[in-house]
Amino acid sequence: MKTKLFINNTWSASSDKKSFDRKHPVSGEVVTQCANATVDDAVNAARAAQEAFKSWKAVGPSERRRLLLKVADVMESKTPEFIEVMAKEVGASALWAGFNVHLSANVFREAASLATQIQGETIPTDKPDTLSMTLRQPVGPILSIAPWNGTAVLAARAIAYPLVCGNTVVFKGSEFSPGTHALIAKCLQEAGLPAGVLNYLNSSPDRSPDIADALISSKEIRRINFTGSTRVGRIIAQKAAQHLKRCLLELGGKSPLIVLDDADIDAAVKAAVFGSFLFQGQICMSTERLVVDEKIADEFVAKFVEKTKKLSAGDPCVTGDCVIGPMVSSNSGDRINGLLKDAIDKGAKVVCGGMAEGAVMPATILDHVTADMQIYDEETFGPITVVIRCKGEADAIRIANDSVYGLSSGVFGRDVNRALRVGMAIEYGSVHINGSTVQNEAQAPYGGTKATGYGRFDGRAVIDEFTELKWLTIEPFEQQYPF
Ligand SMILES: NC(=O)c1ccc[n+]([C@@H]2O[C@H](COP(=O)([O-])OP(=O)(O)OC[C@H]3O[C@@H](n4cnc5c(N)ncnc54)[C@H](O)[C@@H]3O)[C@@H](O)[C@H]2O)c1
Ligand SMILES: O=S(=O)(O)c1ccc(CO)cc1
Repeated sequence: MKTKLFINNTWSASSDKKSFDRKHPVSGEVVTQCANATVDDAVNAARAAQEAFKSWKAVGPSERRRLLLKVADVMESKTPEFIEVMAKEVGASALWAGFNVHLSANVFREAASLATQIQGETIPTDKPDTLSMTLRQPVGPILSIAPWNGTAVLAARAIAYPLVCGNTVVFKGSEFSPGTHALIAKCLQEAGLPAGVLNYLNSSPDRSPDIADALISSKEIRRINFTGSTRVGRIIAQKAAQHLKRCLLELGGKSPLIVLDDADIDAAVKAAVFGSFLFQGQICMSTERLVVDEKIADEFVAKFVEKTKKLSAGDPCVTGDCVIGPMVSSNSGDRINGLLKDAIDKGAKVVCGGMAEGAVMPATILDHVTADMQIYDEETFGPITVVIRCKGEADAIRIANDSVYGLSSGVFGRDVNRALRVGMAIEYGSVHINGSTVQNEAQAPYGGTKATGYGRFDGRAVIDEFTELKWLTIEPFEQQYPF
């Protein structure tokens, strides 16, 4: 597959005609040849977004809603194409890819529904004969940067919410999924979005820092949203701060599932298997820590291992559908093997699975993990999870909070009041009582605390993220001033 840049409604090669390849993580075959954007291309994209903003900001809510609803329909109609390209580029199972398209269509529909909800309020004023109110106005061109893992949905949310608020977008896709991200831009084009309202760029990793610099420092780009690693998020936040531009950061996670001593163990095991291994654990809200009360830990671990061993593994491009496909790259395997070795050396026990070979790794469970091991709080982002045994409720809370991250979490316990108490005490952006850490609904706010970043996607929170709040008064000509 060959993909181009999409700027001002035109698909084109990069200004220096260079491209880069995305290769299949296991076979090494070239899957996508992608136009490699230059700084000049980025500047052109920002200018196109600025030009388009002049008219898009004035488009009425009904028309914005109609267009976003159309995007949702177009995306759904292309589900087979998404499944094919996501399998090749990121090793996604049909389940993960299909779920992504479903979530993406929901994001566009939810965004569409917000079109008429971008409202201000009237404010009581001490001034006679005066009307005091607030308005929410579009901000301007937004830079949206997305990763490869929730390939469709994370791009969808980075595009749909800024657009419904009347902004235009420069979308910088991931070098791991250029074909999937281009397909999203095609959906918006096919739905009939005006020229320049969405612009799509991709680049090889060596070019990304300069492109990000050029865009963040440009006078056109007004706000930034970034979904990706905490390492790169920190760089983006620093650049944004230098130019005093607000950013929304959705970064790494180490989501805990707490299993209290009165938990329904079978239910907790189902949530643990799903949350740990869907898409090879490469989901920011993947269950990376099982904090299990020592009284029930042996029974929980035995059942968890038994169910995990039954997961089908393979390459969705070769074997048809399977739950555990390859990771995004062989680097992931090397990194996780290092964490695994460190933990084993310090006393952890592999109770299921084992080392990765390149990008291929079996579903792996590591028991008896303790705070001195790197894997205790380092994001693995692969098909491996750890069991940390705790001594009661207070210890579970302490361990869950002993993390630099704060994205998603779950608490299993039959005494719902106690589980709620635990849920209220842990510092995460979302807590699911008797549910998996992996959950997302477009109508609920999504984001984290601490090194997971700040700001929220989804729900009504996006209205604040992507609008300027203005105080407006209408006053009588005749007024008393002190001098
Ligand atoms: N909190 C969330 O909602 C959420 C969702 C999905 C993934 N994530 C996190 O994302 C990470 C995995 O994604 P990834 O490997 O693609 O992350 P990444 O940080 O390497 O890349 C994310 C994006 O940033 C771009 N990028 C990389 N270096 C850059 C630079 N110097 N300047 C500008 N752009 C740059 C990439 O091309 C990509 O588009 C994990 O840590 C995961 O937890 C978070
Ligand atoms: O599975 S992920 O790609 O990490 C993911 C993250 C966030 C959301 C919420 O929009 C959906 C999927």
